[in-house]
Formats: sequence, structure tokens, C-alpha cells
Amino acid sequence: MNPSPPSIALGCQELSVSLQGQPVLHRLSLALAPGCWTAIVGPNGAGKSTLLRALAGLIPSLGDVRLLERPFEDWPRKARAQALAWLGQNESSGDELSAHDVVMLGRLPHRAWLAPASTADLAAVRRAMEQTQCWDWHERPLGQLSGGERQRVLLARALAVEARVLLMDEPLAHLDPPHQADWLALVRELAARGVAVISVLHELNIALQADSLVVMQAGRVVGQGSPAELTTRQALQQVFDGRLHLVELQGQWLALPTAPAPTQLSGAQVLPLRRESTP
Ligand SMILES: Nc1ncnc2c1ncn2[C@@H]1O[C@H](COP(=O)(O)OP(=O)(O)OP(=O)(O)O)[C@@H](O)[C@H]1O
Repeated sequence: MNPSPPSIALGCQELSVSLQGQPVLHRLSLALAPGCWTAIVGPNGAGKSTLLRALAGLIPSLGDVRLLERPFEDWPRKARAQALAWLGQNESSGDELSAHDVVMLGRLPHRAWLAPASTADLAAVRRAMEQTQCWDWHERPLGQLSGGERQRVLLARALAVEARVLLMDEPLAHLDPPHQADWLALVRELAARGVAVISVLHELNIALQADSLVVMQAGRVVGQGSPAELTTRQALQQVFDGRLHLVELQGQWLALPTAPAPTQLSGAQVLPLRRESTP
């Protein structure tokens, strides 16, 4: 009989991280489900990237991290690299390599040492590049691509791993609105297939479409839940000092940044937005 599938894809208990001797994360506990897209949000410096890196095992941490309910340190390195894929922020990844070769790096966890790419590897790379619409320039060196084109190649590299848990730090950086919408559709498709997708996002209007939000402030989780829950939205407003107006439009929550009160603008002149007069 097959064992029952794990109910927690990625979790941590009492997770703490210090960087350069300074505590950055303070005893966080999270349980992220398979088939669920979680967006980690919060102000600059809240600890979002640090949390993601600690969950990926990229930095030392205290506490317990479990991948597919198994302690992180118990995973053989290769099996772990197959189970968990990572897309970092501002990654440098061999500018002289072709886009195809960069995406093929995502297949390394599936290949024997120095073994040539298999038919399955080639198919996975092509599939991932078509999903992020970067196949057309698969022969071009990464260093010659625009910021958005490059980001789509790096996203394809993470997809090519075909992992059950996908961690992405600011995946929408450099992407134009249509490609942001494509990313959203892709994430929903992955979640529907049972993948746990965890992304750090600054684009709150995209994050508010996630299944679950993790709201962070000063190295702590101060709210977690669906954007439809009032407590989640209250946490979001609180961490941004009330400088967000959350409105519902056709069943979808939107975040509009609000201007500071005039008294908060020290000496700055506020010009009213005027409609151009027509002759
Ligand atoms: N290598 C480092 N050494 C020391 N402190 C660091 C280091 N990296 C980050 N920090 C500090 O840790 C805190 C959390 O940083 P982190 O990058 O996780 O925040 P973030 O929420 O992702 O921020 P942002 O939204 O600006 O990307 C910040 O105060 C930051 O200055």
C-alpha cells in the first residue's frame, strides 16, 4: 500500500536566523501545504528573503525545517535537489551560457555525474522554456538578454527541476504585465497539480490572488491566511502602517498605496492631479 501523501510540503518550527551576529528571524513556525500557492509579503527588511533562503537550506538556521515531512538534514542531497527548486533574487547564472544550457542546469539533480542529457531531460527543458515563452531564444547567451527575458529563462530553469516544492524570491522582477499574468496562470496550474509554490512578492495585487498570504514584519510572521480573511488583510495594512487601501473588485482584493498626510511631507510640495483642459 502506498503511504499517504504528505499534508505539509514545507514546514518549520521555531526557525531562527542570525546574519552577521544580528538576529533576523525570530522563532518562526509555518506549515505550507502541497497544491497551495503561498505569497510571503511585508515591508523592506522584514526578513522575507531570509525566510525563503532558510527554508531552502541555503543559510544556517536554528530550529526544525521539514521538507515533505522529513527533516531537512535527513534528505540525501540529490533527492532534496529533485524535491525542492529555487529561483533566487538577481541571480547570476553564467552570462556566457546559452539560455538552453542555463535551463538544463535545472536537470542536474536528475542526471548521473557527467551523463549526457536524456530524452526526458531535453523534453523537460523544452517544456519549461515553452511555459515561460523563452524557447525562441534558446540559443542566445544569457548575458545578451533583457532583464525580463533573462528572468523567464531563470524561471524555466526552476520549472525544469519538476520539483514538488518551488521557492521563488521576487519572481516577477523585470516582467511586464502580460508576463506577470502568465506567471500567475502558471503558478495556479502548478498548484492544481499538487506543487507547493512559495513566493516572496512585492507586487501586492498579485500576492492578493494567492491561496495564502504570510505577512511578515521585523523577522516575525504577524498574519497568515487567505486574502479573503479579514484578519489577513488587517495584518497587511498594519505592517504597511495603514498606508494601503484594500478594495474588493469583482471578488478580487486590490491594494492601493495611499499618499502620506500632507503634514507628513516635510516641505514637499503636493501638486493636485489636474485634468488637461481641452480646447
Ligand atoms: N548578509 C547579511 N548580513 C547582515 N544582515 C543582513 C544580510 N542580509 C540581510 N540582512 C538584514 O536582514 C534583514 C532582513 O533582510 P531580508 O533581505 O530578508 O528582508 P526582505 O524582507 O526580503 O527585504 P526586501 O523587501 O527589502 O527585499 C534586513 O534588516 C537586512 O538588512
